[in-house]
Amino acid sequence: MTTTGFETALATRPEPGGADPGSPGLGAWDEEQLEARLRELATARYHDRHPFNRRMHQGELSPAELRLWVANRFYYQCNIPIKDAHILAKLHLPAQRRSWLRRIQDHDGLTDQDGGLEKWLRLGEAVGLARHELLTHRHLLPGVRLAVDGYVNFCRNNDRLEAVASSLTELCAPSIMLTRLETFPLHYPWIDSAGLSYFRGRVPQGRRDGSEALAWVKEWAVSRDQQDRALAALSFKCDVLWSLLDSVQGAERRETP
Ligand SMILES: O=C(O)c1cc(C(=O)O)c2c(n1)C(=O)C(=O)c1cc(C(=O)O)[nH]c1-2
Repeated sequence: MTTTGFETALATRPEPGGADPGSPGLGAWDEEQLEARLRELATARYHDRHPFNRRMHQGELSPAELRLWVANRFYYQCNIPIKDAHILAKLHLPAQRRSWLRRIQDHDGLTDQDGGLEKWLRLGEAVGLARHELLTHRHLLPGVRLAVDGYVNFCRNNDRLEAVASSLTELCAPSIMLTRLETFPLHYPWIDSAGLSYFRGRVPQGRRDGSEALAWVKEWAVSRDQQDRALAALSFKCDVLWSLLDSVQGAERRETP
């Protein structure tokens, strides 16, 4: 990428409350150590270990349980582009904004027919949920709403480092998508495989997004305080994903769509 004077000036502008770039201070890790800690945290706390996801991947969910998950995850899907718009507004460089804008387009599409939200609606239809059931959020559980709104507000209220670091669960997302692509046809053959296209699309998108966010976090988190804040943001996001599944798991015994 050719760097313009404009970009250089903006890139070197310190973040409010942040350390000057290039002055790590005492106790700071180098980039390799920071990456290792971020990956270790993401792997240890990721929601692929949640009992609901384990049961999903082992083929133990009933159609009603799968429908409840799909309906509730739609609220997460709808809010991802909104939290990404908050992050977009915190980025100083045109190249960074161009890049982050792609994430919004991945979910919203360039037309009504080609985005992730549309693909999730098709997943809904494949498991037996009408579009209007998802679009009206009629099956949304209160705990899922709180977890997802918490994620959006976290990205709205914190700086670009914490907001971008909270997306780093995506380092683990491609692998969970591959697990679903492998296990759904085996355990849930009643789901039309065309309905799984959301998962297919997220494998390359998640790899690209995860490595981009990781590179930025390593560049921005220079001091130990910044590095600790990046880790805390990632930990918070692991809690968001975990709480979402806690709610779905807790509710399924009481009520299903
Ligand atoms: O199904 C999943 O397990 C899963 C996990 C995650 C994640 O790890 O954050 C995301 C997604 N899916 C996903 O589809 C998605 O678009 C997405 C965006 C983000 C993010 O934080 O910006 N995470 C995720």
